[in-house]
Amino acid sequence: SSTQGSPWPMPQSITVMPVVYNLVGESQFMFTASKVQCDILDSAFKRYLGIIFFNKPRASKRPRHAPTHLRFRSAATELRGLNVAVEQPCPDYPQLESDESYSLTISDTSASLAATSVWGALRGLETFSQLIYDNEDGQLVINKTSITDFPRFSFRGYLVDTSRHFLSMSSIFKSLDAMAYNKFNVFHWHIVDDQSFPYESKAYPSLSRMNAYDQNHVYTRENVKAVIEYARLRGIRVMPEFDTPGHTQSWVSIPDLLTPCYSGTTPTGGYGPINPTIDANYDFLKIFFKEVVDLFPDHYVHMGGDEVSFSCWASNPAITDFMTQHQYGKNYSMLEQYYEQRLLDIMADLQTGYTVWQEIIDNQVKVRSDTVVHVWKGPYPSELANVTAKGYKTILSTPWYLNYISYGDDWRKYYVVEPTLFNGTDAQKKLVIGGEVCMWGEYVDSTNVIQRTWPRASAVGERLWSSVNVTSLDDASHRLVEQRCRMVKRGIQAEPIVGPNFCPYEYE
Ligand SMILES: CC(=O)N[C@H]1NC[C@H](CO)[C@H](O)[C@@H]1O
Repeated sequence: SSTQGSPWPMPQSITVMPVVYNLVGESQFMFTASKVQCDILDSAFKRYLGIIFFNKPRASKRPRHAPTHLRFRSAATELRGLNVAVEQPCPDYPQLESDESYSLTISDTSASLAATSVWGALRGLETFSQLIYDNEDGQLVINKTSITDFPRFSFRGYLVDTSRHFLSMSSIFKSLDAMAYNKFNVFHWHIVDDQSFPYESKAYPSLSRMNAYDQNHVYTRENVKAVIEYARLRGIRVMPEFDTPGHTQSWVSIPDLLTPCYSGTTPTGGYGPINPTIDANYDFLKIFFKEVVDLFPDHYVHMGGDEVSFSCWASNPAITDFMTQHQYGKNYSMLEQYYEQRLLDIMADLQTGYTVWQEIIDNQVKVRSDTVVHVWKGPYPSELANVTAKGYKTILSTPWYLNYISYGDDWRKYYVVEPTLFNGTDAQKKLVIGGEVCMWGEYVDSTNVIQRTWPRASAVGERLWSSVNVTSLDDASHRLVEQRCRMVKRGIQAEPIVGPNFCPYEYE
């Protein structure tokens, strides 16, 4: 079909010629690194050999029809390999500023991929693997092609929530594979929340021992390191989120950390957000987040800050005294600001960047200038204008809460979002560094996280990578069917979009 071998997301510039080359067999095909070499590139070569030459039996059991016409088979040029030239030495980890650009040329004299950094080489290898398709005879082929490519946005994220429901390690690895196939580059791990605390803290083992669902539903330090390494090899950053002061019911094993709620002068037995009036709590947070910063190599930690309910704070007599002493009156946003400033000062002392949900800015909390603000609620054009007017780097999630499901091809509404469509200067629009798909876990666990995310999230992947001019839903729909079947063939249970369509290779 016309879209065979067309890459997703659409490269910035691509020219495909009507000249087809056959690929030599797996035992002969060679990836070669002509400049910088490193473990990231070596493991990518192995991985993509497996992806390119992995052939499941085609769905149809029927014998293949002989070609309707004897194909004139010129002595087709055979593609024997791909040379990869990376300029810069491989860094240990990807970061926000990483260069992901690359150029790819497939011609009858050579096939070469050039990139400044290994991260660009990874993006180019994914594109290269997508150019390859098999013709009726099952022969792997690729067209004469030249591509120059780079991402429009540098932050292309995907959030999973392992607290509302636990996600198995294999579903996390599969999610990272699917991200790489769609050029996402930030895995936002919303690892704990009210419902459970599956993160194993060395300094405070009571947290997971008391509040993981059970001891099988825990991410040990080894598990966390395995996720970080798996992501690194695919050029994906892992940004952990420890959301406070709200969304902390599962932190209850730390004495006096949470606010005891009262009814009149009687404690109800329930707890509210972290109690900002107890100094020892900041000692805890300092030790806890030092451990986090040491374990997660990314410069940014997501500090949360969303949905802080004031009612429990307002019911607590000690907090009422604190408010009086500090002349806050009944303005609990001031108490939230007091907490956030002390927390973010701890992070600043750890030389760590931080991302916060938009309420921190909405509530006028003073934060570092390099804070990344995460817009997730309310009308987003006005919120983007408001946050970027204050000079903060900003990521957009509001229209991309894919955990909300509905009947129909909702990928289309995700696809047409334009993140820079708001009233602001060019400088403000440049502060929108990208966006993030959210897959919250209230109704999601290992059984459905893949199907519910893909290929709907692929629509966001193209919006965040491709040129602003790539907007045709009709063109995208054909290519998305192919991208979805590509994922199915690679073992990702991506659900179908409305037909008529089918995948040459069924999942099972
Ligand atoms: C920032 C944010 O989104 N906070 C909460 N909002 C609703 C979500 C489900 O759609 C989750 O419950 C999430 O914890």
